[in-house]
Amino acid sequence: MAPKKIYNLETELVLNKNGDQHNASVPPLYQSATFKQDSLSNMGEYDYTRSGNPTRTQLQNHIAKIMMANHAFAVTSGMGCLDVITRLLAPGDEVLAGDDLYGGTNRLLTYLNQKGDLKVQHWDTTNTESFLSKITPNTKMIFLESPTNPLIKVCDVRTIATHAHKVNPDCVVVFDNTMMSPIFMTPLDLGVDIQYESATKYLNGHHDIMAGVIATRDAKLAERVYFVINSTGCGLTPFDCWLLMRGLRTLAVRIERQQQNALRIAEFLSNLGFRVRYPGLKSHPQYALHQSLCRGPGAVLSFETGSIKTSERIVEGTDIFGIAVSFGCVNSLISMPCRMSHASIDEKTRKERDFPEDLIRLCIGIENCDDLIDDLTKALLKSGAVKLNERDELFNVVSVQPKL
Ligand SMILES: Cc1ncc(COP(=O)(O)O)c(C=O)c1O
Ligand SMILES: N[C@@H](CCSC[C@H](N)C(=O)O)C(=O)O
Repeated sequence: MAPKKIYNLETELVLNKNGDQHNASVPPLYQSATFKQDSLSNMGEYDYTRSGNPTRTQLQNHIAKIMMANHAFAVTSGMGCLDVITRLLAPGDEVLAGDDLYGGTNRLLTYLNQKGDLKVQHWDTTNTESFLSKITPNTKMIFLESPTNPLIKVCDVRTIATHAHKVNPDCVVVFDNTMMSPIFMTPLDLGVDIQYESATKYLNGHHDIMAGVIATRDAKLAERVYFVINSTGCGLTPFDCWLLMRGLRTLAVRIERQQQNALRIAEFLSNLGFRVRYPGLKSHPQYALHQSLCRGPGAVLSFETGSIKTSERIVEGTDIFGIAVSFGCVNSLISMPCRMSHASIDEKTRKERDFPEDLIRLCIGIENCDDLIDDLTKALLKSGAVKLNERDELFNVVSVQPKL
C-alpha cells in the first residue's frame, strides 16, 4: 500500500516535525558510534551506528515520505545502493539491464557478470516490445534508468514492470531515479519494487557529500536490504545524513530553477542546429512517454557537435560551466561522458551502443540563465562550431541536424 503524504512535496520537504525534546528547529545530529543500554536486558532502540542511528532514522523517514515508500535506507553512495541491491541476488541469477546506464552501474554489472556471479544482459529499453520479449520466468532482477545518463533515453517503466511481474511475480524491478529525483518522478507509483538514487546529486544539491538512498514499499525486501546494510557497514554517517537533510529542504526550488534554465538552454542549442537530447524538447523521440511518466524533463541534457575536437574546444572554452563529472549541484557543469563519467565503458561497447564520442553533457545549475547562454555562446564561437553573420546572428557551421 502506498503511504500517504499530508502536504504537497514542497511543503513536506521543509516541514520539520522531528519531535526533539528541546524543540530544536533543526533535527539534532547524533554524532555517536555507540549508545548505552539501560541494563543488560534492556537494549534500547540503538546500540551501534552501523546498525542504526537516530539522525539516520530521521533522514530515512523523511526520504520514505517524499519517495512515497514505506521503507527507506541511506548508504554511502549511489554505487553503494547498487552493491546492496545486487547482494539480494543468488549466484548465477539472470538479470536484465538497459544498454545505456551510468558508467559506474555498467562497470559493477559487468564485473559481476564477468566473475560469473550473475548473468547480465543489456538491451535497448526504448524498444519496449523487444525488451519485454527478453523477460523470462528466470529473470530475477531488472535494472532500469530513465531518462538515461547520458543518452537521455526514456523507457516505458510502467509497462516493463507490469509485464515482468506477470512473467515472474518474484522478479525485482529496480529503478535508478537519480536524473529525475522525487520532484519529477515517483517510480514506486509506476510499479517498480525498489528505487534508488545517488543522493550525491539533486537530493543533496551542493556536491559536499557522497550518499545514496534506497526506497521500497515491500517489507520483506526492506528487511533483506537492511540486513545487507548492517552486515556490510555501508550505512550513511550521521553527519552526512544531517547534511543531506539540510540539502533536501531546498530540493524543490533548486531543481525547478535548474529545469527552467535547462529548457532555455536546450532550445538555444537546438535552434542553432545541434542534435540535442532533452525530454523537454518536442523533438525528443519519447517526449510524450516521458510526459506520461514524469512531472518535468529535469536539468541534464546532452548534444553532439559532429566533431570530437570541436566538442573538446567547447568544453574547455567555458568559464561559468565547470569541467566536472556529476550533476544535480547548484552550479552548472560541462563534460564529455566518453572521457569522464562513462570512460569505464570500453570503446567497442560504446560503439555497439551508439554512444557518440563527441557527446557533450550539460548539467544545468541555478545561475542567471542569460549568463549561462553567454558563456556557452563564447565557447561555441571560440571552438568554431558557430559563427556570427553580417547581422550579428549566430549560425552553426557544422549544423548537426537532429536525426532522432
Ligand atoms: C544515474 C546515476 N546513478 C548512480 C550513480 C552513482 O552514484 P554515486 O556517485 O553517488 O556513487 C551516478 C553517478 O555517480 C549516476 O549518474
Ligand atoms: N571516476 C568516477 C567518475 C564518476 S562519474 C559521476 C556521475 N555519475 C556522472 O555521471 O557524472 C568513476 O570512475 O566512477
